[in-house]
Amino acid sequence: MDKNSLIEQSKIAREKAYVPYSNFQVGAALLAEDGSVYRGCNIENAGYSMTNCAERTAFFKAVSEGVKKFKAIAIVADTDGPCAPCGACRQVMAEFCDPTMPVYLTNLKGAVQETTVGELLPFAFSPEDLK
Ligand SMILES: O=c1ccn([C@H]2C[C@H](O)[C@@H](CO)O2)c(=O)[nH]1
Ligand SMILES: [Zn+2]
Repeated sequence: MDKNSLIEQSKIAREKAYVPYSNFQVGAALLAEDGSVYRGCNIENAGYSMTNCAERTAFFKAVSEGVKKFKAIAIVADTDGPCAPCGACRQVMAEFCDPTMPVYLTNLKGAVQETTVGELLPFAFSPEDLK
């Protein structure tokens, strides 16, 4: 799947966002090594801190199905600039992805900023540190 198709998948994911508190919809589309795509949206909760971000929803869906190797992720929200992932999502990306893996930060206006997992979380605490 190419970059633009993955970004389109993230927009489909965003439509499913459960956001009664923030009204801020986020979508993510995670491309696995086998070509499958895991879509994720943010899921809020009346206990605000229980909220799960779109990116982590996508990762947790994939990992819970036994899929742990990934090629790219696209993230979208209705932001002015490209939508950046929060720190918790960056840490989850660092757990499962090579630092060189592409991350497409996008918005509904068509902005696309291409970065990598390593650029988003330099000097990460990673599984290597526990060896
Ligand atoms: O990386 C992020 C950052 C925030 N959100 C969601 C969480 C919450 O529902 C809303 C406002 O923070 O945006 C995400 O989905 N991904
Ligand atoms: Zn997040």
